[in-house]
Amino acid sequence: MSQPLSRLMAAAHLPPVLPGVSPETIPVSALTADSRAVRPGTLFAALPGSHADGRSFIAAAVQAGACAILAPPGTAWPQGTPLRPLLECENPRRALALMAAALAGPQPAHLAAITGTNGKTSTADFMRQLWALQGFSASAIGTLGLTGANPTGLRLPSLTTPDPVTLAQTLAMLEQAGVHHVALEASSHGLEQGRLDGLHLSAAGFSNLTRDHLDYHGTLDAYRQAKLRLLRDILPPGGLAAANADMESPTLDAIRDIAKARNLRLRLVGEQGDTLRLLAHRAVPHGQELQLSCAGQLYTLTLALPGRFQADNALLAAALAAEDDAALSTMLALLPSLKGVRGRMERAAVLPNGASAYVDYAHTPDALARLLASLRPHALGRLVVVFGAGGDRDRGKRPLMGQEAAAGADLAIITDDNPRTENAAAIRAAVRAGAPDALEIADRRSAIAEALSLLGPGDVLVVAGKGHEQGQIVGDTVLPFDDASVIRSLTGTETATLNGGEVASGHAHSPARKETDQT
Ligand SMILES: CC(=O)N[C@H]1[C@@H](OP(=O)(O)OP(=O)(O)OC[C@H]2O[C@@H](n3ccc(=O)[nH]c3=O)[C@H](O)[C@@H]2O)O[C@H](CO)[C@@H](O)[C@@H]1O[C@H](C)C(=O)N[C@@H](C)C(=O)N[C@H](CCC(=O)O)C(=O)O
Ligand SMILES: Nc1ncnc2c1ncn2[C@@H]1O[C@H](COP(=O)(O)OP(=O)(O)OP(=O)(O)O)[C@@H](O)[C@H]1O
Ligand SMILES: N[C@H](CCC[C@H](N)C(=O)O)C(=O)O
Ligand SMILES: [Mg+2]
Repeated sequence: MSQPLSRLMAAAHLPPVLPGVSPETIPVSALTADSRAVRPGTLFAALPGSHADGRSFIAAAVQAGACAILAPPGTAWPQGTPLRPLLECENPRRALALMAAALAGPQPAHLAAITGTNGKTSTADFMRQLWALQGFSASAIGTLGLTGANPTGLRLPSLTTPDPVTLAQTLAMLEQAGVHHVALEASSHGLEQGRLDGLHLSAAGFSNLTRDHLDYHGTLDAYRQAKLRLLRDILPPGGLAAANADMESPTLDAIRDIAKARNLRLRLVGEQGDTLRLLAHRAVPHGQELQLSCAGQLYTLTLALPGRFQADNALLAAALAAEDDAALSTMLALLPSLKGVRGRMERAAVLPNGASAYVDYAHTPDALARLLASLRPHALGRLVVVFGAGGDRDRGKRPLMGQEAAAGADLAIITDDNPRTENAAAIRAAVRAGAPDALEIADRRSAIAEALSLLGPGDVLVVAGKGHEQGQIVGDTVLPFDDASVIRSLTGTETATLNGGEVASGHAHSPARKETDQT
C-alpha cells in the first residue's frame, strides 16, 4: 500500500511545500535507510551513521528507483544524479520513524515499552505472560526476537530494538493479525537513534540505570538522557509510566520530574515503591516468597522464579500490565504463574552429586553482583562463576565486572564472551585487573568443563554473559555455542534435565534451539 509523499511529510511534521514538486502526486510504497533495499517507489533516508554516511549512497538509491530522499540539512545533491524531491530536516531519524508508522498503519492498542540497563527482556516477557494468562493474544519484541503470539510468522533481525521501519511494519502486521497486546524493549541505542519515535505507546517502564554502553554514549549522563527519552519524548502525555523506586536517585528524580511535567500516571514499585511496595522477600527452594502492599492491602505470594531481581521485574510488569488501579490485584494473583525466561537464571542441570549449574545473561557489573547475591542462598557449598566481557563494547565495565565476580563468588573463572574484533587475551586481562585471583581459561567450553569438575555436593555454578545466545562471535564469524547445551552435554544430563529446571519448566528447549517462540 502506498501513500502520497505529502501525507508522510505531514506525519513527520515537515513543511508541506517542496520547491518545484507537488508531493501529493508522488506515491511512496516503502521506506528504508539502506540504499541496498531501495526499489522503485521507495523513499530513501540518507542518514549519517557511526560507520558509514548514508548521504554517500543517494546516487545509488536514485539509480535503484528512489522516489524521494530524506536527509539532514545542507545535503549536497550528487553531481550527475537525476533530481528527486529532497526533504531536509534537522532530525531525519525521527522523521523516518514517524513516516514509517504512518505508512505501516495502526499499531496494537496495548503497546508497552520497557527501558533500563538490565531487566528489559525479562519484564517484557513477564508482561506478555500476564496478558496471555488473561486470555489475550500477546507478543514481546526484543533481544529474544518476536516471542509469544506470532500469527504472522514474522522473524526479526538480531537487534534488541529493531530499526523503525521493521518495527512499524511488525507492529502493524501483528495488530492486523489480532495481536492487540505487545511489550517491547527500548534499548538506549534504539532510543538515541529514534527507532521508537513512531510508536503510539500506552505504557512505558524503566527498570534501572547502572553502567553499560559507555563506548556508545560517552558518559553515564548521556546514557541516562537517552533512556529518559522514552518517558520524555515518546510516551504520550497522560500515559501510564512505571519505574523501580529503588534505582539510583538522579534517574528516579528525573523520572518523577518528567512524569509531573507531562502528567504521566507514574507507578513506583519495589522496596521504596508506592503502587506496589515490596515489604519482605525470602528465597525458597523453588523461587521466592514476597510480601507486598498495594492500595492498603497486604499480599503474600510465591514467585516460581529464583533471583531477587526477578521480583523487581515481575512487579514492574504487573504495574505496566494493569491499565487501571482495579486491575493491580488481578496481576498480583497471576504472578505465581509466571515462568522463567530463557537464559535468565535458568537452571541448566543438576549434577548427580546435587550441585546445580545455572545459565544467566548478566553482562554488566550490577547484573553480576545481583546474580551472585541471588544465587548465594541456593549455594549450601561454594558459588562458582564462569564469565567474560564482550569485545567492541564498553571497556570500562571489564574490571568492574571482575571486581563483582571476585566479591560475589567463591571462585571466578574468566573466559571469552564474544571477543568480536578485539584481542580476546586483552579483554580477559582487563577483566582480570578487577579479579586478580580468578582462574583464566580462554576457551569457554574448557572453562565450563573445569568449573563443573570442581563442583562438590551443594555447590552452585553460574555461567554468565551469554544467556540465550547461540554463538561465540570471533571476528566476523559466529561459532555455534550455547552455554546450557554445553553444560548438559558435559554433565550427561541431556534428557534428565530437559523440562526439569526451576526456571525452565514448561519451556522444553532442545539444547541448540534458537529461542524465538516460547509460548
Ligand atoms: C551503533 C548502532 O547502533 N548502529 C545501528 C545504526 O547503524 P548506523 O546508522 O550507525 O549505520 P552505518 O553502518 O554507520 O551506516 C549509515 C547509514 O548508511 C546506510 N548504508 C550503508 C551501506 C550501504 O551500502 N548503503 C547504505 O544506505 C546504512 O543503512 C545506514 O542507514 O542503525 C542501523 C539500522 O537501524 C542498525 O542496524 C545499527 O546497529 C548495529 C548493527 C549494532 O550492532 N547495534 C547495536 C550496538 C545495538 O543497537 N544494540 C542495541 C542493544 C544494546 C543493549 O544491549 O542494550 C539494540 O537495540 O540491539
Ligand atoms: N531488574 C534487574 N536488575 C538488575 N539485574 C537484572 C535485572 N533483571 C535482570 N538482571 C540481570 O541482567 C541479565 C539480563 O536480563 P534481561 O535480559 O532481562 O535484561 P535486558 O535489559 O533485556 O538486557 P539487554 O540490554 O542485553 O537486552 C539477567 O540475566 C540478570 O543477570
Ligand atoms: N545486548 C548486549 C548483549 C551483551 C552480551 C554479551 N554476551 C556480549 O557480547 O557482550 C550488547 O550487545 O552489549
Ligand atoms: Mg534484552
